[in-house]
Amino acid sequence: MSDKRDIKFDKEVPKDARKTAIRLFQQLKNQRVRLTIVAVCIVFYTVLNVCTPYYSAGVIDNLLSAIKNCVEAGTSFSISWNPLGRQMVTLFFLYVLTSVFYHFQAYLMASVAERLILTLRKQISSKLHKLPLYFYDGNKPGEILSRVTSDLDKVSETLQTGLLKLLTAIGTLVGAVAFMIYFSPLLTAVFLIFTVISLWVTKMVAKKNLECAADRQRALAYLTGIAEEYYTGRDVIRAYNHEKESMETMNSAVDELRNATKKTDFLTNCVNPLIRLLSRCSQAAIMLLACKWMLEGRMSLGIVQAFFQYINMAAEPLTETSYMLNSLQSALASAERTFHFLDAGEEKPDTVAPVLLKNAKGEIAFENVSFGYVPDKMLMKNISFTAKPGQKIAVVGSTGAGKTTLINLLMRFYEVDGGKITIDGVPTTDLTRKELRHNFGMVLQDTWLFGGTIAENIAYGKPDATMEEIKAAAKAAKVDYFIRTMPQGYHTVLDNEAANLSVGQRQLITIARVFLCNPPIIILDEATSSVDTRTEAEIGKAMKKLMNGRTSFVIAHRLSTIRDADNILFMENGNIIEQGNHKELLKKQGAYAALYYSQFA
Ligand SMILES: Nc1ncnc2c1ncn2[C@@H]1O[C@H](COP(=O)(O)OP(=O)(O)OP(=O)(O)O)[C@@H](O)[C@H]1O
Repeated sequence: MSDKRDIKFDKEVPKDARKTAIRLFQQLKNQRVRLTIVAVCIVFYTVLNVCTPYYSAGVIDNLLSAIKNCVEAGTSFSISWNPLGRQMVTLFFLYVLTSVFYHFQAYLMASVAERLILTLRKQISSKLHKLPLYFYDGNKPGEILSRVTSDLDKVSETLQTGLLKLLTAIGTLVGAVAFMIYFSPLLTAVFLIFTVISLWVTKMVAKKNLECAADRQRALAYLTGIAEEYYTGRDVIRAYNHEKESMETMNSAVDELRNATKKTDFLTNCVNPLIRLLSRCSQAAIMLLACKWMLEGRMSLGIVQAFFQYINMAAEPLTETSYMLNSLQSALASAERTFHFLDAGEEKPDTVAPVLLKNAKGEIAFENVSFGYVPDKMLMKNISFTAKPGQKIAVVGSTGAGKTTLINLLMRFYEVDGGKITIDGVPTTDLTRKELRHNFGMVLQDTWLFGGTIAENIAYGKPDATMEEIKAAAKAAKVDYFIRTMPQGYHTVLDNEAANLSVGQRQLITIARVFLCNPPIIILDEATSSVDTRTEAEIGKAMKKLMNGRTSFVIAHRLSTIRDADNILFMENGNIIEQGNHKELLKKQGAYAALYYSQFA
C-alpha cells in the first residue's frame, strides 16, 4: 500500500547553476546581435526610469509656481513654450522613450527566448531517436515529456520576465534609493525601516508556507495514490470485505488534505494583505511628514510626488527579489535537467561503411551470442542457432525466459556483448539499423496504432503506398471487409488509442501493415487471452498466410500452434536449453516434452 512517508519533494535547485547558466548562454551565441540590443535597451530603460521622476519634480514645481503667479496676478493661465512648455513636452517624451525601450527589449527577448526553446526542442527531438532502448527502460515517459514541455516553458518564461526584472532590479533600486536620500534622508529611513519589517514578515510567512505547501503536496499525493490503488483493486477489496477499512483510510487521507490545504490557503491569502497593510502604514507616515514639511515650506509638491514614484520603484525589486531568484533558480534547474537529458549516452553509431543488403533471402544465424542488460550480469551465454530462408522458428519458454530479449537482439534494439548475429551471412553490425530493420516485419500483442486514418496506419511502413496496395494488404490480412463497414472506410480516423476497434481488429490491421511492407523476415508475438476463439482463429489464419515463404520467428504461448515449426527454441533463464523440431524434442524426453505432456496429457 502507498505510504506517504515515501513521497519526497525536492526543492528546485540546480546542482551547478554556473555551469548551466554558461551552457544556456552558449546556446544563445547565434543570437548575439539581438542580445546586445536587449542589453543596450535594458541600460537605457533603467537610466531613464530612474531619472524621469527627478526631472518630473522640477516640472511639477515650475507648473505649480506658474499657476500660483497667475492666481496672484489675477490673469488667465497660459503656458509659454520656454521653459515650462518645453519641460512638459520633454517629460512626456521621457516617459514615452522609457516605455519604448521597455517594450522593444520585451519583444526582442521574447523572440530570443522562443528561438532558444525551439533549438532545444529540436535537439531533444533528434536525441529521442538516438537514445538506446535501455534509456527508456529506466525513465518514465512522463519525465521525458516534461523535458520537452514544462521544463522548457519555465526557462522561456524566466528569460522573458524574471531575467529583465533581475537585471534592472539593482540599477533601479540603487538609483531610486540614491534620489530618495538626496530628497530626504529621514523619509528614506522611514521607508527602509518599514521595508525591512515587511521583508522579515514575508520571509517568516514564506518559510511556514513552504512547509505547509510540502505537507499539502504530500497529503495530495498520498490521497491520489490510495484512490488509484483502491480504484484498481476495487474487486479484491470487495471480495475480501475490506470496504470499511478502505473507506476509513480514504476518509483520514481526505481529512489530512483538508487540514493541510486550510493552512496553506490561509498563509497564502494572509501574506499579501499584511504586506499591503505595512506598505500603507509606511506611505501614511511618509505622507504625514511630507505634508508637514510642505506646509512649512521645507519640501515642494514636485519632490513629494517624485519621492512617491521612487517608493514604488524601490519597493518592487525589494519585495520581488526573492521571487525572482527562486524563479531563476528553478529555471536553471529545468535547463540543467534538459541538458542532462541531451547528454545521455546515445546508441552506438552505425558502421561508417555499411553493407547494402538488397533482396535479403532471410537466413538468420546466432553465433555464440552473449548478452546482459546489466554489464556484469550476463543473461544469455553463447547462444547459437540458424534459421534457413522461409523456416518457421518458434521461441518457447516461461515468463522471463528471454524470448523478447532474443528478438530485441535480432532487431538490434540492444547490442550483443559477445558473438554475432548474421543475416544472409552479413553481421547485423555491418548494416545500418535502418537497412537491417527494413528486412523485418513485426506483429506484437500490444498493437500500436496512431491517431490517423486506417489507410495511413496500414501504410506506416510504406508511406508512398497506393490505395490499391493498401487495400490488397488489408484483403490479405482479411480485414478489408471490416474496414469497408466503417463510416469512412479506409479514411476513418482512429483516435483515442483506436478505442473504436477491438483488440483483434487492431491486430489484423498491424498484420496488414506487414503484408504491405512485404519483408523477408517476420516476428510474431502470438495473441494470448485477450481475443475470443473466433478472432484468434482469424488472426492465426492471417499470420499463417503472412509466414508463407518468409523466415518467421514466433513467440509461442501455446504449444499446439508450433507443432509444424522447423525449429523450436526452448528457453530458460535467458539461454536455449533445447532446440529441434516437435518430433525431435519429444523424442529427447527433456523440458519441452515434459511441458508438452503437461499441457496435452
Ligand atoms: N530492460 C531490461 N532491463 C533489465 N532486465 C530486463 C529488461 N528486460 C527484460 N529484463 C530481464 O531479462 C529477463 C528476460 O526477459 P524477457 O522479457 O526477454 O522474457 P520473456 O521470455 O520475453 O518474458 P515474457 O513471456 O513474460 O514476455 C527477465 O529476467 C527480465 O526481468
